[in-house]
Amino acid sequence: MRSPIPDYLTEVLDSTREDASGNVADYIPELARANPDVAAIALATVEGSVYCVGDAEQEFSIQSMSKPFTYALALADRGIEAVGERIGVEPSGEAFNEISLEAGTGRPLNPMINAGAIAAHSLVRADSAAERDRRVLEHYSAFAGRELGIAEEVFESEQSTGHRNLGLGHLMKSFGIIDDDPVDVVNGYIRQCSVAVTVRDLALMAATLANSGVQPVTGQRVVDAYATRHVLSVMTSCGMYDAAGDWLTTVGIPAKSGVAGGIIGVLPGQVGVAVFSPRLDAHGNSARGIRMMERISRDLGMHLMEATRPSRSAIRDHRVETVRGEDVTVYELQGDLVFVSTESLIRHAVENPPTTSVVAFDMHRVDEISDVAKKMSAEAARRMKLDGHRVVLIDPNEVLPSFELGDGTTPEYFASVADIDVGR
Ligand SMILES: NC(=O)CC[C@H](N)C(=O)O
Repeated sequence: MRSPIPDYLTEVLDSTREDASGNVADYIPELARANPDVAAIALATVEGSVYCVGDAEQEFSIQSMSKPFTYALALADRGIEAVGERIGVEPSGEAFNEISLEAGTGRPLNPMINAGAIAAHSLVRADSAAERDRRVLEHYSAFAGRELGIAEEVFESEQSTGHRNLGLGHLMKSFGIIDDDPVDVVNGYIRQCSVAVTVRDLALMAATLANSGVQPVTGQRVVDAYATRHVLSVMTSCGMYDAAGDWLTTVGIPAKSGVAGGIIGVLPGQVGVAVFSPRLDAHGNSARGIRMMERISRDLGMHLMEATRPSRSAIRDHRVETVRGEDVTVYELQGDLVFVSTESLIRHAVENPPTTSVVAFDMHRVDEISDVAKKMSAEAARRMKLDGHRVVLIDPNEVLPSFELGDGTTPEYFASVADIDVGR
């Protein structure tokens, strides 16, 4: 059986294809040259499964999606209180590059707009600008789980046109918000924006935040759980700039966009998602990327305000039982079936395919099953049937009554494994 998840993601990609609204960022000349039609989606779970579709090998600059990761490093280096003296946590309601600082103090409103991100970069501990650049890149690499590099053309292009960011740097230096040379700091910030990533890297970086700061594949703790919570809170209220309120109501997950066309989203405890499409809307967020995120959030039941109880693995046991002389594969499920627990169940079944003709899903310990989990398991059951298995449900508590499989048929129900009418 093949997992239905990549097919689903491909369908999301296809269904948003006609959205050609917006324009590629043109204030950074190198970004203006981007092919506007490339598009990709990646999804990484806290258990470390990664699904990528579309132009998933395409590298692009991380841009403002770097901001939460540098902020996390500044928090780790200086502590939440010291960082808070220099950078606020209030949504600005303004564009990402707005020249606005708190009256009197000169403090940037939050670390997700350029001013706050430049200040956060300056708070990364280092003896020299070069060492700071190196530490930032190492830190992002730990989040991604591979060694990342810089898109030098993007860096040079933005450096030669970065007057607005330099202006912010000089202003904050005059207010004492940044201590170091503002030109060095702004160059370092532009360098961090030029780190080259794929949607796969970004999904894993986001999944590390979803996993309380532990990289799901390498197992490395990249940032502590408390700082992660802080970063996610700020992403929720400020990540989408002046569209943050609209984003929170419609998509409802902490997110961050970048002007190269990427958006990352984090569903705490479950998944990190990354989408990529270079055309931007008026806020500087990927127009098609937003459509993709809206679909994914809705379909996968990801909106924070509808989140169910924390999920544990859906599989309690996988065994072969003998019922009146015939072997039956039993997947015993438990808990609430939401996107991530169902993903782990399907992955388990893909990696350990049933070896018997009859396959039973024992639901007697399942509490609730979300709509997305129903759809995913209906499709998985259809594929199992195509592989020649007879799929039956053990559902004595009727958590899944009149369940329709992906092919429109209804599975056979039995009260217990021993009741299955084998040999039919
Ligand atoms: N929103 C963004 O991605 C902006 C990042 C870009 N490097 C800038 O500073 O203008």
